[in-house]
Amino acid sequence: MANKQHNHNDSNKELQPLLVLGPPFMFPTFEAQNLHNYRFLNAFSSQIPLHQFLAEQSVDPSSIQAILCSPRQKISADAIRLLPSLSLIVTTSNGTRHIDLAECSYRGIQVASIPGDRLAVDVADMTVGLLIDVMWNISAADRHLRKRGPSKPCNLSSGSKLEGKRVGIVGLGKIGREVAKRLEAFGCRIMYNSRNQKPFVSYPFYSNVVELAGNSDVLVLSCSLNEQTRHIVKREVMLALGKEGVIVNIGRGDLIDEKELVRCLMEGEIKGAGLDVFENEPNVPKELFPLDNVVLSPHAASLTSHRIYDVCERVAECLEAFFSSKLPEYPGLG
Ligand SMILES: O=CC(=O)O
Repeated sequence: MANKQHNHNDSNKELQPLLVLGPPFMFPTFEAQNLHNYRFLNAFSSQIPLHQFLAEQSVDPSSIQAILCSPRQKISADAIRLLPSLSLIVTTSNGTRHIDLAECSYRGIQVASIPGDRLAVDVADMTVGLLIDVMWNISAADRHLRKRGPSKPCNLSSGSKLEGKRVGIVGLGKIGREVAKRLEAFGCRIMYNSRNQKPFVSYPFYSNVVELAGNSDVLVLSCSLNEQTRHIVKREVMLALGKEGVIVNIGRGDLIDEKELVRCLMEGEIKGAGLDVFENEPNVPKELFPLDNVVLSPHAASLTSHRIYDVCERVAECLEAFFSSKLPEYPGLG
C-alpha cells in the first residue's frame, strides 16, 4: 500500500508540537507521512517523567494542544494536568480506557479513537494464533531450536489439540463471536459469559465467571474493560480453570489480576497463557520472560498492515481538522 504524504503546512509557519505518548506501532509510518506538519515530541521513547522530558526538549507545556497515544500506555490525570492547553487526545486504538476520561471530561478535552470496522476479524485470528501457539509450544520450540540447534534434547511438553476443548469466552461481542466461529471450526465447544445472555446464540451461558472457568479448558478474554470487568479473572477463577487450563487475553491487561496470573503460571496452577495485553503497558512482568508456557505479544492483535494504513489516514484527518479549527466531523470525536 502506498504511503500517503500529508502536507497541509505552510512552510513558513512554525510546526505545531504533537506530543506522542505510548509507542504506537504505526508511528514510523505516521511520522514519515507528517514530518512537515508537526513537531513530533516522542516522549514514549524516553524513560524519564513527562515534565522532565518537556523541560529537556525546551518545550513550554502550554504550547501543547494535542496528544497522539496508543493503548500501550496509560494517559493519567497527572500527565493531562501538566498540559494546560491540551484540547485533544487522539488514540490509535478503538478503546479509550487507557486514558483518564474523567479528567478529560472535567477539562473539556476531546478524545478521538479510531473505530475498527474489521478489527474483530483481525483480533480473532490473532486469538486463535496465540491459543495454538500455547497449545503446541510453537514459539518455545522455535526458541529452543534457534538457541540449541536440532540435536540437543528439547524438554517441552507435547502439543495439545484444539478439537474437543471447552472454550469459555468472556465477552461475546464482535470479537468474541468471531473467535467462537473460528474455534467451532476446530471442533471446540463454546460457552460464554457476558453482561447479559445473548438471545441469538445457542452456546451455554454462565452468569458467573468462576463457574465458566470451572467448565472450560480455555478461557478467552474478549470483553471490554470497565468497573465491572476490572480483575474479572482473579486467582479464584484461575484455580477453577485448573492445572490444564489456558488463558488467552486479547482484551485489556486489567481484566486479569496480573500478579496472581504470574503466580499461577509459575506455580503450575494453570497450564499456560497467550497474552497480547498487560496491566502496566508497555511493560511486561519480567517473571514471564523465562516461562515457556507463556506466549507474549506487545498489544499487536489488531495490527495488520491494512489497519495501520487506515489508522494513519484517520489520525491525520483528525489532527488536520483540529488544527485547522474546522468543526470536527471525525466520528470518534465527542
Ligand atoms: O487494543 C486495540 C484497540 O482498542 O484498538
